[in-house]
Amino acid sequence: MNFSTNLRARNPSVLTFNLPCLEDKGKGINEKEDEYCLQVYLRIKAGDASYEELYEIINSCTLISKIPEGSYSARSARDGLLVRKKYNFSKIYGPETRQEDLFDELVKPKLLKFINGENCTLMTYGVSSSGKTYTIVGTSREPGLLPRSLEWLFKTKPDLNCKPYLKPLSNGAITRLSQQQILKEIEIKQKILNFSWPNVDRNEHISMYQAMQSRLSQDGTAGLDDVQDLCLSIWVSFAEIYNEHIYDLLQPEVRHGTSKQKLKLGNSNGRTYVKNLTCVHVSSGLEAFQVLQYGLHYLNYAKTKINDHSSRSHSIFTIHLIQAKYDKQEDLYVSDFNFCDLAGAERSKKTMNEGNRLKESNNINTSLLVLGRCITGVRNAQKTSHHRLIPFRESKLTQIFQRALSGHEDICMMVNMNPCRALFDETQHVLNFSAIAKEIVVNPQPKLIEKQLTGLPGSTEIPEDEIERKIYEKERLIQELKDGISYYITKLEEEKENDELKNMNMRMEINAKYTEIKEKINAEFEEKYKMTELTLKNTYRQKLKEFKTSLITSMKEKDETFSPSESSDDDSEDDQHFPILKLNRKRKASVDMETITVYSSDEEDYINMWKDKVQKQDVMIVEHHKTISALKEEIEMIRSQKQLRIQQLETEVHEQELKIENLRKLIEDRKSKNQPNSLTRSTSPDMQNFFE
Ligand SMILES: Nc1ncnc2c1ncn2[C@@H]1O[C@H](COP(=O)(O)OP(=O)(O)OP(=O)(O)O)[C@@H](O)[C@H]1O
Repeated sequence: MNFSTNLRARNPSVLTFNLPCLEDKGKGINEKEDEYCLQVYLRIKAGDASYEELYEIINSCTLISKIPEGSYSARSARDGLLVRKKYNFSKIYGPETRQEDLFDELVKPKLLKFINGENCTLMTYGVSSSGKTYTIVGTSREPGLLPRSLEWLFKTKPDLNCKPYLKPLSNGAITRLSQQQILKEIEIKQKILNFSWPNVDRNEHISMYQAMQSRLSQDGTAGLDDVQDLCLSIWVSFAEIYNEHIYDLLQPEVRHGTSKQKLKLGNSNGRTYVKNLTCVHVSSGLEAFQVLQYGLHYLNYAKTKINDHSSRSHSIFTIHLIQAKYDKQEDLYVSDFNFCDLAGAERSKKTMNEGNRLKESNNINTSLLVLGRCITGVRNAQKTSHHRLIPFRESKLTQIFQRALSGHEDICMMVNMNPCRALFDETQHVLNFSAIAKEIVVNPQPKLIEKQLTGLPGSTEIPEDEIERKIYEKERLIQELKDGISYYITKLEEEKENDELKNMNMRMEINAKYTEIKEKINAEFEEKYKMTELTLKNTYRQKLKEFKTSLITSMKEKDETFSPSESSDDDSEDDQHFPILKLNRKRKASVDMETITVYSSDEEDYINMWKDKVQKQDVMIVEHHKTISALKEEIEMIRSQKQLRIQQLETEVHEQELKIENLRKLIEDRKSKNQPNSLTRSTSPDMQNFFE
């Protein structure tokens, strides 16, 4: 049976062919030198008082952990005697270590390698809340290794091209950009640099970086005389592995209601890369830092029981450096520096995670477990030189770092340790992992890997990756447009519904207002009508009065003029003598009376109505008077009858009193005559009267 053919069928795992091993270097495993082993550093975060009871740093490279009773590690020890464990590191950095110490000792030498064309990776590993993100990103007061690296790089070679002529492709190739493409790249960068979120002050990042810049101004830069004839170009990318899916953290914000695009992995010349990952050209440390902050904004963080701001994903920030000779631009070199901040291992019991947090937790632990298995696999394969199956393809993380973890690229691991008692067992697990990682043998790369320039003007061959990228961009654009259309359709429908509702409400409001106003006007009109009616009546009455008075006056005057006598009805002597005068006067009087009648007919009716009422009331009053006097008479009569009766009764009372008096006298008499006291009816006639 052909062993290797059989195993190849097990893709996606990878065989340990061509893994560097110590035998290749002519050294036995026991005499291995540190320079050939994967560099594993330990950084201890300041802990509580129990720190020294649990751990002891013997020298700059050795740590002893004293397993406390009752811990899981003590219970799981087979012989029950295990109380101390020794761990070796490339170097141990205690709680007092400053960020700049780490940078100087650890990162600067790597940056030099990077400038010399080597791919480098710095990976932080540790329990949740042990300081991984603090080490890589840091804080505004204590910038981490990444912002320091950016600043150092740009300070070292400040005359970097401001325009991106050459672009690294994710498969490791380089392409020359057309003028149009250059403008597009600048536009992408500007979008990111000018992006703003609510509650985030972009200027804060700028001033934070500037403050760091001035603090770092004392730092020396590398004397890169041998690269003076090189044209450098720096690009950055930022990817996230969340729940075993890869996302682009530099993609502009996805439209409302659409999910983030999941990226796939590709493979080219034995290198695994993330397909279609955005790569942004940066021309200063500040720009690169702003791009980093942009990506960090989209990174998945959450509050857990042990960390208020816990990374829920693995993040990979990569600096891509392209170098071309000024005089011979076809000779190109590209190198990548990966800063990989792993999510923290955590136990659900401690974090009390549920729902999404638990799912994230399980995915984090699974990928870290695969990482551990790969490292053990590589270590074992190197020790025995046997071809073994290493499960790189079981997680996205190990797939991406397969080359580095297999010892083909420079990789250093920063193990972060939180020395508190509560996290002892998890920390023990991390330390065991680092002990294995430390044994991996690395194979230094040849410096300055020459790259083929693809997509050169005039070249008929269009690189496969470029075509794929273009297709991907078009597909994404189409998807975005489709999403946009459906978003606006939904919005329009929502708005239409809202408008209808608003219209209905407005109509109801208007109706209510209309009714209110109508009632008000009616009421006002009613009142005014009454007032006018009253005023008119009064005025009319007054005028009528005045007219009557003037009429009577004028009639009197006429009477006086035409008739010397007082009487108007009786025929005077003049009338007898002047019948014409009498006739005229009568006619005149009748005309005036007609006028009065015409003017006052309504009023007369009105007055007559009241007169009627008054007359009726007068009648009623008279009747009432009559009734009252009848009642009075009746009362008088009853009263006199009663008085009579009282008199009769008084007479009767008086008579009875006399009788009693007589009886008493009789009793007194009998007593005085000693007669028996017998007061019976039958025996005494006086008594008989008394009872009757
Ligand atoms: N060496 C240190 N000095 C001062 N503060 C530190 C140090 N290391 C970590 N911290 C602080 O501890 C807290 C947790 O650190 P950090 O978020 O970096 O942990 P982490 O390992 O990245 O956690 P997770 O895996 O949950 O994301 C932060 O407030 C950080 O500022």
